[in-house]
Amino acid sequence: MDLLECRNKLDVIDKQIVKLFEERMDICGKVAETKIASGKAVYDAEREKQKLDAVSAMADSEFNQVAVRELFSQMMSISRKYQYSILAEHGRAMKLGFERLDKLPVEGVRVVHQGVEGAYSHAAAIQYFGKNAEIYHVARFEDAMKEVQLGNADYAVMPIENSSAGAVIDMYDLLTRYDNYIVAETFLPVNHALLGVPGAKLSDVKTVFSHPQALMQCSTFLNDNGLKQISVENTAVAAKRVVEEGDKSQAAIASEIAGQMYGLELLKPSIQNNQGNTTRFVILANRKVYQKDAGKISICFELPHTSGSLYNMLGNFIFNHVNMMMIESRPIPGRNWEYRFFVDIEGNLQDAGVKNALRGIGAEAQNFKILGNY
Ligand SMILES: C=C(O[C@@H]1C=C(C(=O)O)C=C[C@H]1O)C(=O)O
Repeated sequence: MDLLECRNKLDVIDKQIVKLFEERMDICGKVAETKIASGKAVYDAEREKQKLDAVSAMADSEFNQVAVRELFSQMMSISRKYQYSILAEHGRAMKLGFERLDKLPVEGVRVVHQGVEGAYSHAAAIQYFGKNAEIYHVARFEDAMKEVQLGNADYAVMPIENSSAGAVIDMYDLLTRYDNYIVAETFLPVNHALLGVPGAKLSDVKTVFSHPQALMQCSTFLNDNGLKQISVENTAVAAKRVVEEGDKSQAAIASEIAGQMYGLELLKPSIQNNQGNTTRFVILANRKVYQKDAGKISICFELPHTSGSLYNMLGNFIFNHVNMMMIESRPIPGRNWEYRFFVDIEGNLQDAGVKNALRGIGAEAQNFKILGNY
């Protein structure tokens, strides 16, 4: 057989496959209708397992057994997505429990951040809520989460991602453990300065204090100058410590504003590796609300440790034309080598495609949570 002959034969076979595929999907539509009537869930893991075992056993070669398994697992995933869309058409869309607001209330609110006055979180809070908001601080990220959950603060302003150092991992874990939701975000340009005690010169400095993220973001400068690094809670604490100890060999990495607040000398401005360095802060509230023009959704979910599970889950976005913006994975505490995934997608909780994709993930993944739409 030459190439042309082979291709002609493939065309005939493919035509049959498409016809059979469409017949199969038609029946899946009928299955969805029975499920609407009976209230049975779309996803039936046991039935799918039996089906995969049965069809792969029908193939002869080992290669084809694996291939048929893959092919059918894809087909069943497509079938489920189709079924979810039929359920949605019949008004059986998943209840998300989020309230839509015209505008987030920002007048007369209480806002909490982690760290001390002059920390970048403080600057982000002022950037979003303005100088007149009632802004206060607590020692740890978790304390800020609690303040919001208990209603002592209306909002918390927390760093979640830096353009050069990546995710602020503590935040991801806290978002799953507390019933707080992301209602907005703000981007703060971060300029790190090296700050010393009055009268010190750059050549005097041997040890530098700062938050681990800031140290990481200035690694080139620190390594080039052979400086010893010590991690502290935040950049403002570093500035305070340098002032209090009054030792010329010690410096802090913090904002120039923190330097002015604590009376430190600017030894070198803008020492970060990346000059466009920016931190993304999220605004958290203890209510499931979103603004009507919100365009980004953050979710998290856990998956079984099986091949293709993430691929299948992300298929929910592909088939609903939802654009994925970010994915991050974090180990699940106490379950070695199993991961929780954090995904940001474009869209609003009102969009039909978004609702459909979230329904699929909600039904098929474990511990699914919508972290917010903002
Ligand atoms: C079609 C069904 O719904 C889902 C899709 C399946 C399929 O496409 O074969 C199998 C099981 C379910 O997860 C069904 O329940 O039979």
